This record gives sequence, structure tokens and C-alpha cells, in this order.
Amino acid sequence: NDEDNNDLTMEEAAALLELATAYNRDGTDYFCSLGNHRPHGLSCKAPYASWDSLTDKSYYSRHLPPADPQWVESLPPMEDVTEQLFRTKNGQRKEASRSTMMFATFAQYVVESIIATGFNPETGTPAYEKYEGTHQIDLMPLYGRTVEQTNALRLQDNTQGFKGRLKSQVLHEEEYSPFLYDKDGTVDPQFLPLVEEYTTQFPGGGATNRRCRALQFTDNSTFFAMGHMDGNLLPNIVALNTLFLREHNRIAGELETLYSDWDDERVFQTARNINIVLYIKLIVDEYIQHISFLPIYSLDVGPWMWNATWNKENWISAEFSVLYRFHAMVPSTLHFGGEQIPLMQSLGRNDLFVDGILNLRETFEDLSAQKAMSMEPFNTDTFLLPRETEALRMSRALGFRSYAEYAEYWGYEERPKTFEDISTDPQVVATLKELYPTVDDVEYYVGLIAQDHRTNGVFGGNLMAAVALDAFSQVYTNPLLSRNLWKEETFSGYGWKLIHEKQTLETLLQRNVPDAEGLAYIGMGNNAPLPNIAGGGSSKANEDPVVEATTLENAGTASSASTVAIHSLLGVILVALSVLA
Ligand code: HEM
Repeated sequence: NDEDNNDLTMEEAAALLELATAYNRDGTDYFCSLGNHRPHGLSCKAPYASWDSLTDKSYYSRHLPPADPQWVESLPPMEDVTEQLFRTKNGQRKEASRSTMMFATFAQYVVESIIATGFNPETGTPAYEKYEGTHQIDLMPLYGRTVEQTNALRLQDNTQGFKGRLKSQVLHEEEYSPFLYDKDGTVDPQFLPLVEEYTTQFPGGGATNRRCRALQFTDNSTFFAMGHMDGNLLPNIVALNTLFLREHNRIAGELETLYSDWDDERVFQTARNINIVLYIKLIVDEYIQHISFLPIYSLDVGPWMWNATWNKENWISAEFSVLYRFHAMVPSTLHFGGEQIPLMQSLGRNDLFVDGILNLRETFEDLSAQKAMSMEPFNTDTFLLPRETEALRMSRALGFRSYAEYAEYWGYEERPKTFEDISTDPQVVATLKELYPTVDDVEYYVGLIAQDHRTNGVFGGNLMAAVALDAFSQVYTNPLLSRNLWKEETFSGYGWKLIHEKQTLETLLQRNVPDAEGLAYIGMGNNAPLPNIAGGGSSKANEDPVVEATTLENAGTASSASTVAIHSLLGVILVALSVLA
């Protein structure tokens, strides 16, 4: 294109779209093909194959068989690893190069949707080998895990104006989930299924109350009735869940008007189908795209993924559950409603919504304005250090093999042969050498965190690849995206159109807050530069709104977009090529 000519021809736009689509698919295929496809050879039930262990999905699956127990025994004390490798030096913490708290919040919400390590009520300790979730990306914090829980959360009213809705309450003229507890401090009987594992010793026991239990909440009076008790942990998680609650009820309103002969059940189920796909779209288009920093990822459903060799029924792996512990990214102080609240004092603070100090719009604006911390060694807030120890405890309890063995298994990067192959930071290398006799002894989780980030990467390369592997292969195997269900009938005409439109956190927020006028930036990235790319490339990803907004779906209509933005897309495709090469 001539420098002065800002328009693309339709043919050029179509060619670009075709190219971008090809890289979107190739990139997804590439990451999904790292390691072995499901079903994995073993689950966490037994170190050998048995019919039970290969069919009982109440256990985590696992990518690699357990390590030699003697090697696990020989590892340094977990507390030493936490102290030496995760604790900050002089309290100094490093900000993430380009992620906001919106990213960390979304990641945590994904965790609550799909990761649920079991719990042994007799010992009051985690049952690391067990899994208590649904193995599906299904908005568990909103809809619950079981039919009984979903029904407890539903209004189940066939009256026009109420059909298909989730229960909610209005606080300060905005919609929120209802309270879980009565004024006398007991669980509202209608919500008992949400705390089904309730015992006096471990209130709200079970995997979905793991965080609240570990932190020993004493005041639950403003807890909301959500599909996942732990959703009450922090205002940011409550905010994200509230957004999907409002979107569900908004969609239900549209459906009951358009399809007046539908009953409550049909409206609810269709709204749920639509809402889950909207959530999946955000995961790919906004969240995975942020991690990859290549604006080529966009939910793309069709034969290419239905026929892919990796398209196999989902079964969450224990390794995935451990690598998803992004606790280092959580800042020591959270910014809410113009106040800086120390992390510990932010916990369970639903009173901020109840008292009208925070509303949904402000919370999203705050989360998008605050930087997350960098996911790297010496960078975890003191309060969250026990979470790092817990990651090591789970890894060892399940006999995870060394980081080097996993690196070889993924095949994304070469197996490290020296400590310096993991990190170029002398302090990290020195600490690893103090803790582990050889590079082959570095533990799974430790290596993932210690590995150098790529330029502007959110994580080290292997963590990025391992997240992408499981995340993509879990997203694209969702039943709602399957060949037999991906049609208008599943979502209604209204829903089919909605899920084919561009969707972002911002668009969802805009239609679910009373006044979206002048909304500040809403997103997971900050203004950090993308790498300079030969042949194009924007130096400021988010300063160029077209680049931020460009996806495969709208690339074809980008004829009026600036040449710079299109060159940027081509530039990142070149980066994609180099990543995939
Ligand atoms: C914002 C502050 C956070 C607090 C106070 C917190 C606290 C906790 C607690 C108490 C647990 C249960 C005990 C344990 O397994 O260690 C836990 C588990 C976990 N957290 Fe966090 N967390 C926070 C943020 C995050 C973030 C940002 C992520 C990642 C995206 C994350 C990922 C996980 C995962 C994967 C587990 C294990 C869940 C399971 O195995 O069932 N957390 N967290």
C-alpha cells in the first residue's frame, strides 16, 4: 500500500482475513499439539492404568506419570524454596510489563470456573488427587456445579418479566446476587444446596470453599449466593460474576420478549448457553490474546477444530491446576473506589458494594487502571507466600516430575541443560543452585516461575505454552461449540447473532451498567509496547485502538482502518510465524 493511502481494497482485506484466520488456526493447532493428546495415560488415582483410574473423573488426569518417590523425598524443604525463591527482596516488587489487575482477575475467575481440588472432610485437608469440578468451562461461579445448585440460584418463575432469570437483588439501583446468609447469620435455607458439604467444622466445605476456608473468614454476613462460595473472596471476583449475572438476566429478558411462547426453563437454558459462549469468546479474544500478545486469536468454530486430532473430551490435569496459581501477580494493595486497600483488608469486602462505596463500573475501571505484578521469582506478596508453598506441596504429593522433564514433554523449548538455560538473572540462578543439586532437580512449578519471560511476555515461554495447551484444548472441546450444537437452534436467532458479534469486557459492561457514558479504558493490557517488528508493528499496542480492537472477525470490515493497524496485524503474524517456526 502507498503510505498515503489509508484504505484497503476489499480484496486486500479478504486476503488479510484469510491469512489471519490461517494463523489463528495454525497457532491453536500448534499449542494443542504440545505434549500428548487426551486421554492421558494415567489419572491421579493410581500410578498404573486401571479401568477405574481411566474412567473416574472425580480424579485429576495427569500429563506425566509420577516421579521416583526417592527423588521427591530428596527435594529441599518446601519452606526454604518459598523463602528463598518467592519471598521479595527488601519488600520490593516488580510490576507486570503489560498486564492489569483486570487480567489477574479474569485469570482467577477462570480458575474458579474450572479448577477445584478435592477436599477430605475427615482430615480437613485437600485431597490433591481429587477433582470436584465439572471439567467444563461453564461459568461455575455463576451457575453452580450441580443441578440442585443451579436450581437454588434460579428464580424459576414463569411470569412474563421474570422468566429464565437468576435470583438477584437491587442495591443502590444496581443488580447483584442475593445474600447467602440470613440476618441471623445462618445460611438462607433456599441456598442450602450451595453449601451442600456444609459441616460445622468446615462451613461451606468442599472444593469451592477452599480459599475462604483456608483464610478462615469469620464474617460472612455480606456473602452473596453464588455458584462458587469462593467467588466472595474479593470484590474483583464478585464484580466479574455480577457482570455475567446481569448479562444472563438481560439476555433472558430479550429472549422472553422475542419468544413469548417459551417457558421459564427454555428461556433460562438458552440464556445460559449464550452466556457461556460469550464467556468463552472473552477467554479467547481477550484473555488468551493478551497472554500471547498476538492479535490473531479469536474464537473460530468449525470443521478445522471439530476434526482436529487434539479435539478430545476434556479432563482437567493436576499439572494445569498447579501452574494456574498466579499468586505472584496479585498486588499488595488493591485500588478500589479511590482508596488503596491492603490485600488482606480487601478480602470478603462485599460491604463496599452493599454500602454503595463501589459500583460495577468503578470496579472495572479500577481493575483496568491498576497494574498487576509480574509473575516471577522474588515477587509474591508476603500474605500469599503460603499459597506458593501449597503449590509445591501439591506438586510433591502427586509426584510431579522435574521441570526439565516437563519441558522435554511439551517440546515447546529445548530441555534446559544448565541453570542458565532457565534464567539469565544471576540472582535466580544462584538461588536455584543453592536449592537444587543439578538443573534436572529443579521442580516443575519452580522452573515455570523461574524461567525468563520473553520480551513483554506475561510469563516464561513454557508457562505460556502450557497455559495455551490446556486452555485452548479445553475451550474448543466445550460441548456448546461441538459440531452438533453449533447452530442457531441451540442459541436462538437472537443469541446466534450476539455470539457472532465482537464481544469484549467493555461491550458487556456497557450494556450492563446504568450509565456507561465516558467509560474509562476497560481491559487486561496496559500501555506497554509490543516488540518492534520488521515490516510494521505498532510500538504501543493499546495506544492504537484499532490494533487493540482488530480481530479476525472484524478484520474483513477494516477497509477504513489505518494502514498502520493493518501493518501491525501483518507484523504480528510475522511474529507468529517466528514463534511457530
Ligand atoms: C487475589 C488474591 C488471592 C487470594 C487471597 C488467594 C487465595 C487462595 C487460597 C486461600 C487458596 C486455597 C489454598 C491453596 O490452595 O493455596 C487458593 C488457591 C488457588 N488460587 Fe488463589 N488467591 C488469590 C488470587 C489468585 C489468582 C490471581 C490466581 C490465578 C489466576 C489464583 C489461583 C489459584 C489456584 C489455581 C488455586 C488452587 C485451587 C484448587 O486447587 O482448587 N489465585 N488461592
